[in-house]
Amino acid sequence: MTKAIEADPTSARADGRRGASVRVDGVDIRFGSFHAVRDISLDIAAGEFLCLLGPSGCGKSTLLSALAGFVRPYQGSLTVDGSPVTGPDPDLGMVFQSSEALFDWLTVGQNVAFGPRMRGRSRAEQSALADEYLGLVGLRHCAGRFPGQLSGGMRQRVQIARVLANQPRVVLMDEPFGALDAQTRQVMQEEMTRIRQATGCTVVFVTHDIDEAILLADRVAVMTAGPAASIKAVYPVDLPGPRDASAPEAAELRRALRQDIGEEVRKALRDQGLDPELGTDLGAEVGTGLGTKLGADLGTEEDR
Ligand SMILES: Nc1ncnc2c1ncn2[C@@H]1O[C@H](COP(=O)(O)OP(=O)(O)OP(=O)(O)O)[C@@H](O)[C@H]1O
Repeated sequence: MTKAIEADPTSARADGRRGASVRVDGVDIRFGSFHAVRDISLDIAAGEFLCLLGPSGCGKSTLLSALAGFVRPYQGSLTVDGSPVTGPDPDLGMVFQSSEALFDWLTVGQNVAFGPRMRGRSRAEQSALADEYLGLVGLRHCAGRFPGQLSGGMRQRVQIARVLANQPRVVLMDEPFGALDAQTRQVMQEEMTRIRQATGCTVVFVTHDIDEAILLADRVAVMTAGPAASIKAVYPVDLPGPRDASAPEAAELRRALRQDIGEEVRKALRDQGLDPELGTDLGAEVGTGLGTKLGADLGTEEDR
């Protein structure tokens, strides 16, 4: 059951910074002879929150990695405020599903101050930034602890604070709450809305969870099954806050997303020579991960 999110009344881009616009134009990505994504074009406005949904293995992370400058497109262009993405850049912050990216031998405060330190900021600035962003994720009191002394949800918050301390204009999030238990995930979703509003960053957020996309996104882009995955549809999420993905106003969008994803999961299953009916209630057990969380989201035939 999804809980409503309370919008932060003091939101309005508190630190005065703005996100950057992102343009994905005719992007093709290949790994050797494998064609991962094909002809993807997306215009993401400055400060927008775009969720990428799609069957497991379709290429969501690949597209995100290209946006982060980790993967170079075979064809097409990626630009941020009109400048081409040529490699990793502190303006493009990446949050991964696993918080293993944290440095276990550094304290939480040192982890968050790491980016500013690498960029030559003074000790006072490092500490002010760590304090500010740990405060934003509600972990100022944990600055002196080590990551191993925190829960999974707290570590994920530290990861978010560490990315935000670089003051990126675009935050790329690859299933950041996917490894968390349902309750922590819900809290993190609420936090995310507040953090996004406080920073004004543009966010591109990969998820398997339709309800999560409805709760968080300004728009949801659905990808087709791979290989050579493309964009199947883009939906605006025109719902008032506080949002509740199970509310009647969200029903039509939820149904459309489930139908789109269902079609793509079943197509992927067929392409693998598996029974497409597995994509209904057995999706969660599909060994290839085609269903995973989507399997649960797809529900039964009666739901559709
Ligand atoms: N470095 C690589 N070399 C070869 N193939 C790759 C590489 N990275 C990804 N792929 C392939 O590209 C396709 C897309 O992978 P990707 O991880 O982007 O999918 P995804 O939609 O993010 O999956 P999931 O939802 O399961 O995380 C997959 O078939 C994957 O095996």
